Amino acid sequence: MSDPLDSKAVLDVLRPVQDPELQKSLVELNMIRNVAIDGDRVSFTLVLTTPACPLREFIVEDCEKAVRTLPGVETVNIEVTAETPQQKALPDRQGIDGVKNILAISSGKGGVGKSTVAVNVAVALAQTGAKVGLLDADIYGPNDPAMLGLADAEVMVRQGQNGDVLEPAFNYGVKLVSMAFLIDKDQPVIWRGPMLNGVIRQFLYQVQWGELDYLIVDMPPGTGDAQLTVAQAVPMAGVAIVTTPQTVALLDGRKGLRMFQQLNVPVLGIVENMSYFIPPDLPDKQYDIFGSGGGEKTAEELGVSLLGCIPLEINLREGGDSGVPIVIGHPESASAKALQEIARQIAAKVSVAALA
Ligand SMILES: Nc1ncnc2c1ncn2[C@@H]1O[C@H](COP(=O)(O)OP(=O)(O)OP(=O)(O)O)[C@@H](O)[C@H]1O
Repeated sequence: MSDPLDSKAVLDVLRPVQDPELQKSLVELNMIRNVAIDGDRVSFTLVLTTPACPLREFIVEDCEKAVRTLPGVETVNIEVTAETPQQKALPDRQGIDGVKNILAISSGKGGVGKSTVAVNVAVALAQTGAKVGLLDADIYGPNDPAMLGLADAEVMVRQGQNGDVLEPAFNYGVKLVSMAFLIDKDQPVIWRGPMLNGVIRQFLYQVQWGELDYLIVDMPPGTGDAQLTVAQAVPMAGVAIVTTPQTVALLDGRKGLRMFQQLNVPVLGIVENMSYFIPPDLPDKQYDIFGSGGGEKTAEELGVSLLGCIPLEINLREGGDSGVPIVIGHPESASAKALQEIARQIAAKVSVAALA
């Protein structure tokens, strides 16, 4: 005997259908809504982020094919609509007490300078007088502590009103939590067996963040579970996507951007890193090592802002290695100025969005 035709059966059969670009389930991405059954007729709404989605026809076809595998289905009616992130409701998301704005810095691909941007933007915001926290969500390759001069920091777990809470480390005006503080150490049970999802939720909710204007989440590269966990747990003020001018990094960045749009997180814009190289001994020269204008072109194509372009600079890498962020160590350098301007743009966009 076959299962009854109900909306659960329809969602179950649609669950393996993926967004071809994000390679994530349409059901998981909340793109399938209003499933209705009327006799042998199944109808539902497919919600896209943009009506001009280039993959629209493929997605519709895949959905129809999947639903037709259910016994008893004669007609499949799919209404395709588009919804901007602002229009979407924010169900089930729980803010963090005392934290005003939660932002993410993400990238489609590893090694494009995402942590460098996250750390320097955090410090630059703190330099303007804001209260700032940084959550290193790169659970398996955490390097924010080293970049923030906190490689040897010890963090404390305290008894809070609602269970144990972690006290963040602090440097250059920024509070930091990272898995780097907790691995290879004898920690209480709550931090053991770190399922990624659970650890990230603990980093959000079981940390004594106190009053913060900005909590910046440094995501691991890619479009994985950490992004899903954070975006589905807390209401986010926005995300900045870091890319380099190379085509592959740009393509991957584009994928990351779409994922956040789909998850209802406003995309604040793109940061292009390693945009050009100025030789220290020839400061009037500029070399576009990885090509030029990629970030600008992608931002334009996708209808998002270019938040800034950061040059390739030896001081920037050295600052990361030595734990003195360039906005502290060499505030006059071209890359520090670019990072300060990016921080300013991010703050401006967040306050404009908050007024909307
Ligand atoms: N504009 C730049 N100029 C010089 N060096 C840079 C620049 N941006 C990043 N780097 C260096 O490149 C390396 C990778 O940067 P970073 O760790 O920030 O990248 P990531 O995208 O966070 O990497 P991961 O994928 O490991 O998370 C670091 O050594 C960093 O100091």
